[in-house]
Amino acid sequence: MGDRVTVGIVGASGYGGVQLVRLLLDHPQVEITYLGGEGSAGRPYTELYPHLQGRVNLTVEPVSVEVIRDRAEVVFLSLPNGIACKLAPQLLEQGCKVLDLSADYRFQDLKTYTQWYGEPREDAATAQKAVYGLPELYRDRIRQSSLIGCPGCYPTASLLALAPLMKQGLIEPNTAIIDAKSGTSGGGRQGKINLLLAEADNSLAAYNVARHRHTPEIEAICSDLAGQSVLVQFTPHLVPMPRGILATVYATLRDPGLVREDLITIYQAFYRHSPWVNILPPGLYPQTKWAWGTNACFIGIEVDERTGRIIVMSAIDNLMKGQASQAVQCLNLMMGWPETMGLPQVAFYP
Ligand SMILES: NC(=O)C1=CN([C@@H]2O[C@H](COP(=O)(O)OP(=O)(O)OC[C@H]3O[C@@H](n4cnc5c(N)ncnc54)[C@H](OP(=O)(O)O)[C@@H]3O)[C@@H](O)[C@H]2O)C=CC1
Ligand SMILES: CC(=O)N[C@@H](CCC(=O)OP(=O)(O)O)C(=O)O
Repeated sequence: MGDRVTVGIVGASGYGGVQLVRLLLDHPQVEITYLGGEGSAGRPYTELYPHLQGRVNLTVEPVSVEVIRDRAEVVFLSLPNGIACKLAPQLLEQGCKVLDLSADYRFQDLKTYTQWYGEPREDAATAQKAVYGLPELYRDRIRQSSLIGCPGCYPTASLLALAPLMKQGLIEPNTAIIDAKSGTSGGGRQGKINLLLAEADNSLAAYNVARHRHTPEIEAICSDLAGQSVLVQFTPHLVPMPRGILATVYATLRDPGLVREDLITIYQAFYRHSPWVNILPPGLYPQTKWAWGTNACFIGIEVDERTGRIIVMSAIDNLMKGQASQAVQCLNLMMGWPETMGLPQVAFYP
């Protein structure tokens, strides 16, 4: 174990936390040395997750910057929004590298954060240093950074579908419509009424229509890629399955002469150095199940020549590429390790 990088996870009792534990237990270069939490503090981790008997011998501890600093070189913060922004500045000051899975460091412009999340912030200087943790778009910046604002789950699926179109100016401004569906683990390991089996099972509904917090996040990155201000229409839906996101994106092509095969070639070229993005051949559309338990994103592309629209379907596992495994992908980059290190490649299927 000697030379392994020591890692702490704050928010270890949650769904993001337990994915990180699973991934990091199998990662060849790290050792988990600290698990932190609030309500679960004081409890042996295997009491919370008995399936980890014999694999984890740690007790969840109350959050203390000093203890974390003494124990861990790298810290994952997998906490509700509004907590990481209080911890990260202190952890960075103590020399830790920080990967935040919440929304706190996804925005460099804290005015937008406050407008959508309602919390005034006092850490503008720290937020300025954060890099948006979508490796396929910001790989080089992630390599140089000590603070990563890991993307939301819907933004990950949506942005991977939209990025080539935005970067290369292939669609009419502000025509992108994102129709996205998520499994219930997207809501975290909490007792929320809409996540109860009796509410969610055998049912399908949109929520937070025209006001979901992931809208400004998607727009900020699209604007960065397009070099001009971009608006998108984003509608999320809750689907009765434990994990997975399918985002179907519609947009009007600037050049109606482009056919499906042209666009597939453009996407393949855009993602040629991205081992986790799979561009599907003509006529093949992705299923969320293909990504289960992996860091993969599957993208299918179609063109409707009658309407002049491109339709891009993007499937990920919300807890993996949408959250924990993407954070580990970022850690790999920050440490100079191969981007695929320690991450499961093939889904458990069916
Ligand atoms: N679920 C998903 O698909 C995705 C989630 N995210 C984001 O990742 C973050 C974690 O999500 P998720 O794992 O689903 O959430 P969960 O609700 O499953 O877990 C939240 C964790 O936060 C801990 N916690 C809450 N308050 C405090 C506090 N004051 N101090 C210390 N620990 C605290 C809880 O610990 P305890 O039990 O000890 O109180 C728990 O471990 C969130 O910001 C979420 O928005 C991002 C992408 C996808
Ligand atoms: C199904 C479900 O409830 N999904 C969550 C998305 C979780 C996530 O990524 O949220 P953060 O941006 O807060 O990290 C939601 O819509 O709020």
